[in-house]
Amino acid sequence: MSRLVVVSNRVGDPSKPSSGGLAVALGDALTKSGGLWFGAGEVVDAATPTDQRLHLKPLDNKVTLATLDLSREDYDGYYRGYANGVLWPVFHYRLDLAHFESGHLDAYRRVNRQFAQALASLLQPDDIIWVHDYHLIPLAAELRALGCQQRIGFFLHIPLPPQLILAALPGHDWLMRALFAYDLVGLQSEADMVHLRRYLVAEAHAEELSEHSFGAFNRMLRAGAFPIGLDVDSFIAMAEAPPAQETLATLRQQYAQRQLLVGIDRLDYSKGLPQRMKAFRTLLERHPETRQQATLVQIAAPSREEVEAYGDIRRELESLCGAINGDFSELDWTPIRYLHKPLEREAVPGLYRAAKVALVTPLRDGMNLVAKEFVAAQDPADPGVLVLSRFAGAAEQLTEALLVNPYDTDATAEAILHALKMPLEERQLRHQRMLANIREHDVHAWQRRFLETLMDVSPA
Ligand SMILES: O=P(O)(O)OC[C@H]1O[C@H](O[C@H]2O[C@H](CO)[C@@H](O)[C@H](O)[C@H]2O)[C@H](O)[C@@H](O)[C@@H]1O
Ligand SMILES: O=c1ccn([C@@H]2O[C@H](COP(=O)(O)OP(=O)(O)O)[C@@H](O)[C@H]2O)c(=O)[nH]1
Repeated sequence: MSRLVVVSNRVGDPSKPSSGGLAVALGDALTKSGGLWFGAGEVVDAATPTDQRLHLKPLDNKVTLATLDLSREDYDGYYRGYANGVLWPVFHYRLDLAHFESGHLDAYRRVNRQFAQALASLLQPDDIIWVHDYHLIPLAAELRALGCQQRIGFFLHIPLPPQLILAALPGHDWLMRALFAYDLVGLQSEADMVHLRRYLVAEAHAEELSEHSFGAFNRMLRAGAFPIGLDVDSFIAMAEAPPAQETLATLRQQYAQRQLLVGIDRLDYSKGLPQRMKAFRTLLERHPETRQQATLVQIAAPSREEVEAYGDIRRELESLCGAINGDFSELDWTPIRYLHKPLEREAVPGLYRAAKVALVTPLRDGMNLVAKEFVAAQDPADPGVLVLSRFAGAAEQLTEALLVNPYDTDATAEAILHALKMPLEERQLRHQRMLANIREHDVHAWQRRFLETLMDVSPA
């Protein structure tokens, strides 16, 4: 049987709280199948010889972790400068936040080449290679240039923006052409697939060979929507384990007289946190009966703090939370408990379960696993309600959530009120349907579907 080689920028311990959804999902997926997981290692001195930068470490008996150390200059240019200073904002429709600098693009190309060189030395002829996310779009082209003929698939965890937004990215033609070195490209949602199709036909002049295959540059590209899921059983097991149960017991005791709402996000401008706070403020203003009752626990895990836009969003969020607490708090009640630190993974399900309502309101999000985790963590007999942005990839599957437009403050406030007042029967029905959906489309089904489709494609 072929070995699975997964490549992603972030690798490692999926139990680390701030890892984000990608590392969590890949950790879960790889634990079942076994294989090699390759990604970025430490930042080291530029003088460190290449042969001392690659490290191999068995994670458990089935997964080996391979990491490549990078110099400070390369890592900054590639991760902070290009991946998170250009691709992340553009792909989340935020051209206004993108800082284009040619040096960063050079570092992005250099690091992708270094990754390819180090990875090529570890590959076996019948490996199946699965590359993840925007940090590594040109990796297959670099591997092909080194003569690698293995099947290579690519999965984009973030949204793919509409044609004209993508076309505003300097060098978009080079970047998108690099996708043709893959045998299969996976996206999170059908909406992303519509954008890809339109881009390929209009900008790359690709021939649409079928709904999911495109011809251009003398190659054929297959692409499709493969929405990522959870390891539902292990998440439920984590919800029942002592750390989550202890968190649940503490929160239940503390909030016995209140209605708890929860938000758990990386502190990222794509997550719509200021808009969420404005909607919560509107709720308190317009519906005084919610005062002294509704309490929002907002975890905002520090993320990519070396990127300027992340500092700005922190200041904006903290000013909004401070003003709401200043205006509405009473001696015995504070409306928002804002935590600027990650919550350890084992405690996360306890917080979800203690909450009556989850606010998952990104302005744009590839998937958003928090939405799915909240559903998985609920007690089916008395489940909480999910208020979900229609602009999260997860909204294509979780149609029984209360779907909102996060830019519409008033409507979001009304949806929160609806969630707080929803009768038990309606909560149960909505939860039942969403749980069935996330069970059917779990992380294992995601991995299976993607890899089976990749195996069906004739290799390069
Ligand atoms: O690695 P970081 O820079 O700390 O960021 C964490 C991850 O954020 C992004 O996650 C995306 O993938 C999730 C799983 O598919 C998805 O649910 C979410 O909507 C995406 O934003 C990023 O794409 C990852 O590469 C990062 O590791
Ligand atoms: O303080 C935190 C914040 C987030 N997470 C986890 O990080 C992941 C976030 O993934 P999501 O897809 O929602 O968004 P991303 O951060 O990847 O954009 C989820 O598994 C969360 O439970 C966590 O464990 N602790």
